[in-house]
Amino acid sequence: MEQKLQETTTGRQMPEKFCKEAFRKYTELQELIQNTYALDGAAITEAKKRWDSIAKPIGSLGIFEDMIGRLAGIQKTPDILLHQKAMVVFCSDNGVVEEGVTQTDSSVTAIVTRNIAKGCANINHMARTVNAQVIPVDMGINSDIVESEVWQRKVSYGTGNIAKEPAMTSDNMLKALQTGIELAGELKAKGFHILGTGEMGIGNTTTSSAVASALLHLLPEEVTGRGAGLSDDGLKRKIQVIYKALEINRPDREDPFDILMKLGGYDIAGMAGLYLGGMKYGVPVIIDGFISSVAALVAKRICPEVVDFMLPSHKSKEPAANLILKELGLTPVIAGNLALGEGTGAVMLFPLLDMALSVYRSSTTFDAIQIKAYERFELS
Ligand SMILES: Cc1cc2ncn([C@H]3O[C@H](COP(=O)(O)O)[C@@H](O)[C@H]3O)c2cc1C
Ligand SMILES: O=C(O)c1cccnc1
Repeated sequence: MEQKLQETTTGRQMPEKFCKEAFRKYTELQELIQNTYALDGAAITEAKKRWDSIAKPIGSLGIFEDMIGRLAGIQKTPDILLHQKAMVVFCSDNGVVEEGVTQTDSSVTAIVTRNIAKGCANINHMARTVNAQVIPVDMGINSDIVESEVWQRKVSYGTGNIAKEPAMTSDNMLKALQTGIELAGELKAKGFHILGTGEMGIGNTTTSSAVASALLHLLPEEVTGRGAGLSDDGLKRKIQVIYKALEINRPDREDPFDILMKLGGYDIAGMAGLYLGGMKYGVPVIIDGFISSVAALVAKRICPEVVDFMLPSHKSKEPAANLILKELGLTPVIAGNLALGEGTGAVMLFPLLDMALSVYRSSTTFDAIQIKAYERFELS
């Protein structure tokens, strides 16, 4: 099932089949893949100068100084704005749940999505403390969600059971990816300065582990954890199901589209699209936990430079969390052993960024307080 790859105008390799009719319908995605994107180097230099003028040891806010610099590069200005924040929670069902890989059944996806709409899920409580808006998006819940607070972007009623068939058709995979890209554009137009990713989809640690196994060429047992909670027997069954999914679907391990289509979910595809859209529209996107970082890796395999437009937040409790972040080349700042999802780790980065930004914006510079530094060393 090896696919032929075709060169795009940027020299990026794209599977031949996606250069044909099916792909051409998705003009935003097509356009994105054919362009290249870069951070604004002048804005980053200006941000670094600003950090170095502040009365503190040079580089002493560590990774946060880099993050603020990166935000300047993404927003293309050293005058970074972060006050309009949104958590985009991609909600979708996964056919693989029928294999007994989860602690609860699929109905919990819709229940929690409705709670997010009502403002009473875990993510809402946390987001409220930092004034971030929570936007639940129905990407593929297997029932109708009528609450008006939920953005309707349903691709289909759930995905196929990956232990028996591909998760989705190539058309639906492309639709879900493009939906994420479009959401980044819509949210930027609504005035949001920064986005965080979240997801709600019972069974999505199984799909994420399957995608991670294929992308990283690792055995299922190396990338599979207990998700929302599984016994030892449950974990063994989950690993066997992922073996079966890889065997049945035989994804082309060099082709992120093929892996996403056969083993992923609409939540993973939507998040991958949001990262790509963040790059296209110049909006920073925060990665949440394992599921969200697997989506980030899919996006990276589609467009490597997308990583410059993402910010890591935490290292999840799932066993492959670190491996994925390493592969992305990103260092998480929160080591909380979280295993919740919904974007609950990503939202924690908002107040940390606000604090760093308050120092960055302060007028307490070396000049202002008349400190004469004999030597200015960068902390190493
Ligand atoms: C009540 C409840 C609320 C949740 N909120 C997020 N998740 C998290 O758990 C799910 C992934 O774990 P698994 O693959 O084991 O199903 C996702 O929906 C994730 O967001 C939840 C899970 C449950 C049970
Ligand atoms: O790290 C995650 O994304 C995660 C882990 C367990 C359950 N839900 C999400």
